[in-house]
Amino acid sequence: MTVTIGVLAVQGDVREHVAALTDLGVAAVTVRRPHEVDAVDALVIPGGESTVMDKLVRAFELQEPLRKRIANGMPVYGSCAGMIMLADRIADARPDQETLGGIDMTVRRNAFGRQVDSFETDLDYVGLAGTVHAVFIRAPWVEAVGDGVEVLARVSHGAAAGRIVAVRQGNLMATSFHPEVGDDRRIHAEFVRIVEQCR
Ligand SMILES: NC(=O)CC[C@H](N)C(=O)O
Repeated sequence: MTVTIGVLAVQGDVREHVAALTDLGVAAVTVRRPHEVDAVDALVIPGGESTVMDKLVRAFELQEPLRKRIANGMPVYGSCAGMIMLADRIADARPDQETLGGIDMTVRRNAFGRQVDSFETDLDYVGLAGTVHAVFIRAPWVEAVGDGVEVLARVSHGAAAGRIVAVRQGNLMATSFHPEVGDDRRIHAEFVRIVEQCR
């Protein structure tokens, strides 16, 4: 049986992730209502704006069901704002900003600064041969991780060299960058592998 992966569809670049998953032969569906949370094997949280996404997640009564499934081991991949949603801590959160949590890490929003709001760079990524061309759009970086978190990628050069931009903890995976942009599907494939392993 193929896996069904949901894409959280309250805000952000939902369509691109559905397309990336579909390219990999996965059944991809949007998740917008509480009952839809239970209908998927795994979830992708797209990029967008984490403060808005958090508000909508709470307004649509998705926070509790999502936290429950994360606690029960559902695989989740978060990109950019989705990474922020999976962080246990935000360094510079808005006063009322909450996350779903799950990954023992502290993220800093818009960390790369104004001059380089958006940039692209090639990264080494644990488990993948060659480099990954990574697109960053007002991206967070991971400022600190707990012992259970595996670092999958860091920026390799420039002012932000050494900054953590991809992590995994158990069934949760997060990247600061946007692999749904472009046609390299290896990052989504890595997530699908996690999903298949845990079935
Ligand atoms: N591309 C993105 O997802 C940007 C994230 C956004 N800066 C935030 O704080 O949520």
